[in-house]
Amino acid sequence: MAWIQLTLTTKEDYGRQLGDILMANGAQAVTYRDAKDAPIFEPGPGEVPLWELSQVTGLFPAETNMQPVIKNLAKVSFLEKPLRYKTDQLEDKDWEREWMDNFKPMDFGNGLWIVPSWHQPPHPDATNILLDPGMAFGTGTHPTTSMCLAWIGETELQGTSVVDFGCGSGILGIAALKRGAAHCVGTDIDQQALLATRENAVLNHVSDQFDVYLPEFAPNEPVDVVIANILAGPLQELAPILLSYLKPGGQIALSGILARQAEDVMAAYTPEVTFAPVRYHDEWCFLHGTRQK
Ligand SMILES: C[S@@+](CC[C@H](N)C(=O)[O-])C[C@H]1O[C@@H](n2cnc3c(N)ncnc32)[C@H](O)[C@@H]1O
Repeated sequence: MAWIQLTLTTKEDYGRQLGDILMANGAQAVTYRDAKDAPIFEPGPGEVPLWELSQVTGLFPAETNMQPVIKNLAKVSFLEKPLRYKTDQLEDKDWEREWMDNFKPMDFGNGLWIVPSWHQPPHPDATNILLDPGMAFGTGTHPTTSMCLAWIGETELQGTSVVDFGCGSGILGIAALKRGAAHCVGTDIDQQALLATRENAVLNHVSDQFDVYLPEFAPNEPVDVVIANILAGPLQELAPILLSYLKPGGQIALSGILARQAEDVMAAYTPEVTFAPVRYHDEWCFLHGTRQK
C-alpha cells in the first residue's frame, strides 16, 4: 500500500493541535519533527527562531482525495495564509521506524556511547547512554551536542555537581552522571524536553541524581560544572545567570555557537572565565573554560 505524506510547519505551541486536526481529516498517523533537530541557523532580528517551529506530518492512504483536506486546513486560523504545505508519495514501509533506523549507536570517544533505547549496546562495558529523544533536541548527531559529549568523555567529573542548562533530551546531564557526576540539575523552557529528560534519566538509572525544572523554578545553588548547549544570543543574555550557577574554580562548557560568534560569547563570560582554545566542528564551535577562584 502506498501513502500520501502531507507536511506543514507551525509554531510549536500549535503542533499537537495541528496533529489532531490532521487525524480528524483522515491521517492514519502523525509525527512531529521538532525543527530543533534540523540544522539550527541563528535567527535574524525579528525572525521566529527555527527551533520554535514544529514540522507536523500526516500520513494518508494513497487513495485519499487531498483537496478537501487542504481546503479544511486553509481555514485553520493559526496556519499561515496562504497555506503552505508539501505532499509526497510514499511507498509502503514502516516510516516511523525509518528515522529510528538512521539513529544508530555512536561513539564519542573515551568509551562514551549514545545508544538508541531500541538498540543493544555494541560494547556493553562502555559508558552507554540509552536514549529516546522523543520530541526533544539531543540525539548526539548534531555537532553542538557531539562536541559537548566529547568534552564530557574526556573531563574528570567524579563526584561533581552539574547544571545542564537547556537539557533537551537530557543527553548531556545523563552523560555527566554516567561519568561519575554526583548530581545534575537540568532546566529547559520546553515541557517536552523536561519530560524526555525525566524519561531518559529513568532509562539510564540516574533519575535519583537528576532533578529537572523549568528555568524559573530551578534552585540557584552554585555547582562545579555548567553545561549549556543553546544559541549564541541566549548564551550571551544568560551569562549572568549561568555564572551565578558556577562555583569559583568550576568548569563551564558552552555550545550552540557559530564559529564567527565565539569572540562575542567569550566576551560575555570574561573576565570571570578563562577559556581554553576554541574547538570547531563544521560551522559550529565549542567553548570551555574555568571560573577564576
Ligand atoms: C540545542 S538544544 C540542546 C539539547 C541538549 N542539551 C543537547 O545538547 O543536545 C537547546 C535546548 O535549550 C532549550 N532552551 C532554549 N532556550 C532556553 C532558555 N532560555 N532556558 C532554558 N532552556 C532553553 C531548548 O528548549 C532546547 O531543548
